[in-house]
Amino acid sequence: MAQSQQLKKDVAVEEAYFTLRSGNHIPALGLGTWKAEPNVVRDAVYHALVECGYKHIDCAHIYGNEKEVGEGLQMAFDAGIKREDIFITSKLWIKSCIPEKIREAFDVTVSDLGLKYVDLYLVHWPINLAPDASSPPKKGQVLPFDTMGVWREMEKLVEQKLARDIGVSNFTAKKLEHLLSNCTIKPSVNQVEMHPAWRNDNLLEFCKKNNIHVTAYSPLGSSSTDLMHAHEVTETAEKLGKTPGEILIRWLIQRGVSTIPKSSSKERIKENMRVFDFKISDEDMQKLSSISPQKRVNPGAELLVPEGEDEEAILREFWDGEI
Ligand SMILES: NC(=O)C1=CN([C@@H]2O[C@H](COP(=O)(O)OP(=O)(O)OC[C@H]3O[C@@H](n4cnc5c(N)ncnc54)[C@H](OP(=O)(O)O)[C@@H]3O)[C@@H](O)[C@H]2O)C=CC1
Ligand SMILES: O=C1CO[C@H](CO)[C@@H](O)[C@@H]1O
Repeated sequence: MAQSQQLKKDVAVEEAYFTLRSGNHIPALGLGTWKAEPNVVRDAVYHALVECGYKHIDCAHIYGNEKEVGEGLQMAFDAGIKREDIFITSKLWIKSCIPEKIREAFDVTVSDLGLKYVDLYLVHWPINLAPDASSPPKKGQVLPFDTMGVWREMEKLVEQKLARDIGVSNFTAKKLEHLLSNCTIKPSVNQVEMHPAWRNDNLLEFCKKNNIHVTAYSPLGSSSTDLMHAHEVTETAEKLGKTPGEILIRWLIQRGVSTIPKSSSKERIKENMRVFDFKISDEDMQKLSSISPQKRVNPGAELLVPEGEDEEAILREFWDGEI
């Protein structure tokens, strides 16, 4: 507790949260948990919340570690962290993306996390796969996605006070337009890939215009790229006396985007929080934004493209042409 109060004094608190359309606040920085081994994620969650002042943990059923995230949360509560002071996101996996399965999937997630409610529940992908679908799926295993049927069930979670906000992930502007024109409760958040090597400018502009907050996933380029070694990043880091990771996270926050870097290392979890005590100049923001080529890390191909089908055509259709 003492440590998080200390942190509040040290950082620009007004920058540490963004306001959602619901009036609730989402922390600008959270801890990602994809690929965090179950036995490691428990300590990572505890360390982030109790020792580093994180307020947001990003989870998903498909990450296979929500029980252990829940154990880390319980350890943090035992150490004095209050449930109402933190923000927990989880996501509905694609194989449960049919209306009659959603409540059951949600119940498994909150039970695994040991919570009564989540702050944000997201539709993980606008895709529906048969429960027995292989990866990549075979013909017939990619089922039509019933956007409004799924969303109506998501809205019920807000009405029943089980989710404080609902949102989507991996939605394009076209898919959001359809949702916005037919829904009762508008999505608060779209969680998408974003970093200087995939700026996602058009989607960000669309979301800002429509008051949908963007959370960036894979902010450091995920575990499979060299983004942290791009000269635009290393030169800016050197100039500002910061690490490449801090620069990449700060670049997002200055665009009005929250983010959820994943780390299982105590040092790097702490390092990734040191983003509220400096500013990147407009000139350096532009330099970072000039990285090329622009390329997604996570095309979602394995989820979408049945074996033997034209991957590029399917991806172009899915991503409104931007791949
Ligand atoms: N909605 C969606 O479809 C998706 C959501 N996500 C969410 O976003 C989160 C973040 O994205 P993710 O793809 O994991 O990738 P990130 O961009 O967060 O990169 C994570 C990698 O960077 C390393 N790392 C972390 N901090 C530093 C640092 N300061 N310096 C050097 N290396 C560092 C990590 O290793 P180490 O652990 O050893 O530090 C790990 O290998 C996910 O964990 C998940 O919660 C991700 C993908 C898709
Ligand atoms: O969040 C994500 C990480 O894990 C999933 C697969 O296992 C991805 O599909 C997804 O985008």
